[in-house]
Amino acid sequence: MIPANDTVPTIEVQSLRKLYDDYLAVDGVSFSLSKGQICGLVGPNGAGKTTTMRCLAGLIRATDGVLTVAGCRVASGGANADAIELKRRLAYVPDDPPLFDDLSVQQHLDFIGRLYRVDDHAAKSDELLNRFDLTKKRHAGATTLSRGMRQKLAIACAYLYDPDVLLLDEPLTGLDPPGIRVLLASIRERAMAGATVIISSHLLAMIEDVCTHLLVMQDGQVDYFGAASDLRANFPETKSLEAAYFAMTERSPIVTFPSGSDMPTFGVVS
Ligand SMILES: Nc1ncnc2c1ncn2[C@@H]1O[C@H](COP(=O)(O)OP(=O)(O)OP(=O)(O)O)[C@@H](O)[C@H]1O
Repeated sequence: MIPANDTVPTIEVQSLRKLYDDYLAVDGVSFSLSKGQICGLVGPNGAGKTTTMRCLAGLIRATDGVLTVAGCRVASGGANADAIELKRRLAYVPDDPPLFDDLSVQQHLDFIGRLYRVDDHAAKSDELLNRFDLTKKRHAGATTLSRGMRQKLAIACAYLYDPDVLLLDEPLTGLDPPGIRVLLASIRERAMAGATVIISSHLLAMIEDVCTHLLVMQDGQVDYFGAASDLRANFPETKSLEAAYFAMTERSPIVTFPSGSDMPTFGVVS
């Protein structure tokens, strides 16, 4: 374990590569995020977003690279020495969350609460059920839930143990407009309380208000990583982060590396 220290980035990724057999899905991705930052992860289908998140979560093993998440080293190649601690400090919510078919909504939260030894998990569960409009489904079985409800339950389970790092893969999929509003507000609150959040989405316009940072991927590589405000500042004529993103992709984006660092920052060839 790496000692906790607020000056150390919560997520640090250096030269991540992931091969599926001989297919290079992620090719030299580097970025870092600190406490309280919310990073929108965007890019076309097949860009490598989910693969990157799954490597960060330790669900699949990176082929190469140095990954540190919430003070835990996430191994590429050999054994993952901090695997248990990583599970305690991180939550990964996939776009189609695997739930337990035999458990009700309430039983999911009870199970997670006990597994993670959450103090007062019953009260916290009630609060989360209420917040995500699931109270009336408390005793419903997981298989009877709608897609959006499954998504909300998975997010509630993730929130229950207050992870330091939240990786949300397409969390808006299936949510109704009030559900989206609640989710985005809750993400902002989590970040204000010190969590680091990565949220992948094809709908940048929907998430841009909460994003402090943006990571744009294409063909397994980083097209842009940096503060959302920096991207906006590069395109002052644009009125939104999404518009700045489109303006960037319509011009010729390049990635620059400040001297002494392999962390990409943004540069544009006019
Ligand atoms: N298990 C796997 N085996 C082989 N190739 C895979 C595997 N998983 C993903 N890939 C490939 O890796 C590339 C990146 O996939 P990934 O799911 O990370 O993209 P993504 O950016 O999340 O896409 P989307 O926006 O469609 O969800 C794609 O070309 C995909 O076909």
